[in-house]
Amino acid sequence: MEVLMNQSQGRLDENSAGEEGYNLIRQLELLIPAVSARILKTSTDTLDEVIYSSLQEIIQLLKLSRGGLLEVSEGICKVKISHAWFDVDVEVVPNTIDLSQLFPWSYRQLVRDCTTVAITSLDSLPAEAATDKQSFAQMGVQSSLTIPLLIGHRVHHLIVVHAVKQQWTWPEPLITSLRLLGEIFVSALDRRDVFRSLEIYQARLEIAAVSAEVGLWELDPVTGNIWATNSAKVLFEFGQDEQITLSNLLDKIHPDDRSLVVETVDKAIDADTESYVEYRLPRADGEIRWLLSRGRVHQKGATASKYLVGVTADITSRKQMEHKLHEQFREINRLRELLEHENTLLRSEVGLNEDKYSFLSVSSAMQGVKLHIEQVANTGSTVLIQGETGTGKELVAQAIHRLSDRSKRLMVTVNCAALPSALIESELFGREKGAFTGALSRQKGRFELAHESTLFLDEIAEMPLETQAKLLRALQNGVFERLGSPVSIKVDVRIIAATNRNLYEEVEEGRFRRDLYYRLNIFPIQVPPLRDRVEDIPPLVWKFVSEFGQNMGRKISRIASQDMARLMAYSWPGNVRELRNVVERAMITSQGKSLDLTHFDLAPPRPLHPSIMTLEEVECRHIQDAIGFTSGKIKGKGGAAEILGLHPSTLYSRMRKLNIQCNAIKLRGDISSL
Ligand SMILES: Nc1ncnc2c1ncn2[C@@H]1O[C@H](COP(=O)(O)OP(=O)(O)OP(=O)(O)O)[C@@H](O)[C@H]1O
Repeated sequence: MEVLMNQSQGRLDENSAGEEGYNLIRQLELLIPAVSARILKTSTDTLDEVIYSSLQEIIQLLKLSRGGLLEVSEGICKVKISHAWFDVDVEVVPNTIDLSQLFPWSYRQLVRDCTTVAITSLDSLPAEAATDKQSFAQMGVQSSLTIPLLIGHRVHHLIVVHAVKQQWTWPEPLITSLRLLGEIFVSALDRRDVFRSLEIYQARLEIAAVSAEVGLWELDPVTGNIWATNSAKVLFEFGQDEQITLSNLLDKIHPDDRSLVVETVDKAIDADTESYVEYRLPRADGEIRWLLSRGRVHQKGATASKYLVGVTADITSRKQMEHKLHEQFREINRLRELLEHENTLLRSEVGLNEDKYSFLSVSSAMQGVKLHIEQVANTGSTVLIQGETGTGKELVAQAIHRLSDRSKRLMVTVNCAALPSALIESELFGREKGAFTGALSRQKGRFELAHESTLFLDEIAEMPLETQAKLLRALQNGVFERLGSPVSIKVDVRIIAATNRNLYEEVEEGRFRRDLYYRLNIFPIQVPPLRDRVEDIPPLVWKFVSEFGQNMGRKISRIASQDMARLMAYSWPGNVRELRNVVERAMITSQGKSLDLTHFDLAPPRPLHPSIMTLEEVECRHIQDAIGFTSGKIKGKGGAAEILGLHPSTLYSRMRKLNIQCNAIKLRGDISSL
């Protein structure tokens, strides 16, 4: 840096001033370590005072009138007086000076060229410094020394001293010492700026951390010391004045999570990766808080050791929410499984229901059944349907349900014979999870599923006695408990029971509870066997032919009259179900448009009931069988009258008396003869 020196005149010139000047310069040099020590010792708050008093000391030592530090901002021509000292009788200068306006020549030397401007006499200033000269003169300056103080390549401050009362010369050692002192001031001011910026930065971080409800920390893995913000200390359950170390922090962490935390820290430091760990921290009051710490490895300088810097947040409510969600998901899954199970049950009911055909009957015997169905349907009363197997008891139950005000909901069926006795109770009343070995989930029983609907208990005679007791209670009080649960469940269920056994005999034999029998037998319906309603056979046969024809893509339009007669004459121990099966088999084997029944060995009518019938019943059955055998032909050769050895008119009158309506006969067109 070039120093502009005007001609020497002042006392400080060592050559001209001799010993006194030399001593002053020596004293100034000695002041450097003293000022330096003072500044090192001072805090950021008292730095200004120290600079001010040091300036005063320097100016007074040199017996000058005025001096100070001017702050130069980048790109701005105005300079600000940051620290100044004025002798009592010297004019004070304003706080900010537009250097480029008042001292354009000096400004160029100082700020642009970074050159010291030392003026001993204003007259020595060059012509281009006319404005500067004028400004100096206005301020009463006789001699002036201005030294640019740089940080990096930029002029940061200027240190200025003025001689007002007389002219001064500025020897090089003085300039050097003054520059050194100025640099001490400026570097202290710069350090303070950096420190204050850091403080502001830290405060901003702290505010951000507090508003994000996180704590900041820094772990020194070598010493284990942890620097932490106040909010981090709160999270870690430490007092504000307590020193946190990794070891005393680990002591506070839940024992089960300690190794995870240590592993995470070690891994992050070793691999220079980010760390993420969730762990529990039991509080003094016993409450367990969940914390999440996320860190990043940071190295202070290329060779310095690594630090883990990070944030910690309290995630207890998130964890609680997760736990709740997890529980809810489990509950949803459980309910979904339950629903699927219930759906399967209901679908199987629907499936069964869809397989049912419309209730078909033309016989007088079934008219009574229909009447009973109509009577009882809307009452909600318990119905007991009895009849041989395959007579259509389930269809009767369906019809009752369909005609009742419960028809909006599906009828639920339990086949007591199809379920193992060990399971029937849980199927009926449901079970709690773990009610018995293998009960892996909670399950609703069919009683609950049939709420506000109808529960059809098929094959009720097969129900185990223990279950009968529970059923009786459910029927009487409308309440029951799931297996394994003490909680009573109340439902509104209409019961329809069916059996192909003689339930009264079962009671007599001690296989069925008498009290339950009477509770079920409120409205009994007896479905007659098919052999007692032969008139139903032809329409049923045609119905099944059409049904199977559609399914198999076959069209049968003819059934030989003798085949139909054989069907009507057969005793049908399996009733309608058996008839249906026979038709199905015949459909499969038939060629062409005729239903071929020649291969079927339909045995002649035989009594099925071991019970003794009345004479009238025997006579009725015998006449029906004969009519069936002749395919409805009454009179003439091969007619029923001839077979029975009766005059046709006698047969007709017997038929009227016994109320034998022969629809099969109608089908054959013999009605006119009746
Ligand atoms: N009147 C009818 N019209 C049409 N199909 C009938 C009729 N009666 C019974 N069926 C048919 O006969 C078969 C047996 O009927 P259902 O199951 O109702 O008899 P069930 O008396 O309940 O038999 P089980 O005592 O063996 O339970 C079914 O395929 C049914 O569709």
